[in-house]
Amino acid sequence: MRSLFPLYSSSSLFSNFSSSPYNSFISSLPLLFSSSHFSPFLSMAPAFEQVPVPQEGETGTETATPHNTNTGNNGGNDGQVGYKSRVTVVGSGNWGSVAAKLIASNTLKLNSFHDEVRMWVFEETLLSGEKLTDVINRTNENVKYLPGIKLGKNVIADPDIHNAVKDANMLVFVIPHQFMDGICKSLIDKVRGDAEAISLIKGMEVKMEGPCMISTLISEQLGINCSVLMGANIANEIAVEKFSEATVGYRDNREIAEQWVQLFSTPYFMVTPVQDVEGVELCGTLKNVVALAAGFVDGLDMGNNTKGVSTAREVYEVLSHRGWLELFPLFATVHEICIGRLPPSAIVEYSEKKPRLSLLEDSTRCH
Ligand SMILES: NC(=O)C1=CN([C@@H]2O[C@H](COP(=O)(O)OP(=O)(O)OC[C@H]3O[C@@H](n4cnc5c(N)ncnc54)[C@H](O)[C@@H]3O)[C@@H](O)[C@H]2O)C=CC1
Ligand SMILES: O=C(CO)COP(=O)(O)O
Repeated sequence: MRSLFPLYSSSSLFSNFSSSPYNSFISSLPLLFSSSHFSPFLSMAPAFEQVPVPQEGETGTETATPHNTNTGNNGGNDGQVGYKSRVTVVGSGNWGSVAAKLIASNTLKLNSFHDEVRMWVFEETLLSGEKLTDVINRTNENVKYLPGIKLGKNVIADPDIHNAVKDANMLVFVIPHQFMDGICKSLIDKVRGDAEAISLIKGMEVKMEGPCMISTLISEQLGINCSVLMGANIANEIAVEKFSEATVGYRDNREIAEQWVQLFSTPYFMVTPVQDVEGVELCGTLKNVVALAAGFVDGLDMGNNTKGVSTAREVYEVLSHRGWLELFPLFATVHEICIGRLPPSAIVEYSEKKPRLSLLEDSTRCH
């Protein structure tokens, strides 16, 4: 599992994870199979390319082209010379605030974006009696969810979700997944027809009819394209500019992927695009299932060897039950070697197994 989720994050559940021989073996695999030592998600993903990170003082392209071809509210800017994209972050928790900080540092450098980054805040009254939104706009700090970190003066907190999204053509969704169904319903016909979305949300909407990926929920309810950004990321560490990496999963528009990469990339946050929304989103989501199993093992004080075995077995059984093993050939091969089902030489044949993404088609439709 370490090969898929090496920087394990939620509550530091994978601390000291590489101490067993099993995990030492596993942890060496990304170096063999990934195209970048810092791209764990890519060890099981299709082709990718690096996009240049915006540098201090650098400007982007002069004009940004509107994205979706949907008709609808488009803010009236389509096709105009000098058109600039507007970004709104829907969510202002721990990760939402860090996402706004990253993006705000880049919109100042990229000519194709308005400087201002609007951040929708689920309004709360603080113990001081002040509204959270007012405090964020006065101090430039989210004192509740990201205290001590300046977001950038160009981050504007807005408690009115409809006002926050109405002019944006780039929407970043980053709220706990359980609120997304309601948020999407409230945004129907309120977002621009040409808006592009990206989801940073880990998890799935599980309905009686079956699971629905969050990117699918957004796309289907709002009628807009949705990419994803996932990684083994701890918001607080990225906030203090410790190095981390993430993957943008995009569907078919490479230009959109490049814009998302430019918006999020900093020298301490390396972002790589991969043309696979579901694969990237599943990696991010399943990682947290593994986190729970690892946390249980920690709580029971069973040790790192048990953690490596139990978490890998959990994931293997879930994938096997769903008939998805062929979609995760690296993980499946390594696990089967580790449990003695395959000889170590099987790893050589791994690269010949291609993920069959068509298997996922049924699971990416919301019912
Ligand atoms: N915190 C992290 O390090 C990372 C978080 N994520 C993902 O990002 C997403 C957001 O997580 P965080 O920013 O950490 O959340 P958080 O737990 O810090 O914040 C929760 C947010 O939800 C808002 N909220 C509360 N009730 C609400 C309601 N009824 N409707 C709408 N919003 C409501 C709160 O005001 C707050 O802004 C999650 O899907 C998480 O898995 C992904 C990577 C890293
Ligand atoms: O995935 C995460 C860190 O990588 C955090 O997810 P949660 O905030 O849902 O625990």
